[in-house]
Amino acid sequence: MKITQAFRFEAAHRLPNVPPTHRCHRMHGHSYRVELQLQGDVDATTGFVVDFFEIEAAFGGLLAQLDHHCLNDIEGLENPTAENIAIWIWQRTKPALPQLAQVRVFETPDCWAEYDGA
Ligand SMILES: Nc1nc2c(c(=O)[nH]1)N=C([C@H](O)[C@H](O)COP(=O)(O)OP(=O)(O)OP(=O)(O)O)CN2
Ligand SMILES: [Zn+2]
Repeated sequence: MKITQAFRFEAAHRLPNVPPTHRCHRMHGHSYRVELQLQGDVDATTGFVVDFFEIEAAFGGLLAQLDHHCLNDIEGLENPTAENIAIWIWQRTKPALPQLAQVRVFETPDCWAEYDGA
């Protein structure tokens, strides 16, 4: 069984490694959406794979680090592409949520990166 919980955060960023002529070289912002997908068996008693409240609690601290911040200032996010944000979230969330199967980071409704550890 797979379950997914979505979160949103607002943040500024610039992409330092694209050419200066690329518009994303300049500071700008996005309304990001993060989807955490977990996979596992449904517990016979609770009916849960993992309680959504538990996911929220596990991710809340990271969300606070991201929300209304400049992503470039965050350690490990000096080049804050959607891809790198997805990896950053995975590495910091997987230890607390071993059933984590995929992280999706949407920069816009049409553009996203997904990471499953590989
Ligand atoms: N593979 C990636 N490509 C790009 C990334 C990324 O993270 N991974 N990021 C960007 C910029 O962050 C850029 O800001 C993307 O958003 P935006 O300019 O808003 O792109 P849109 O196509 O949605 O803009 P429109 O105004 O709707 O045309 C670039 N590439
Ligand atoms: Zn951007």
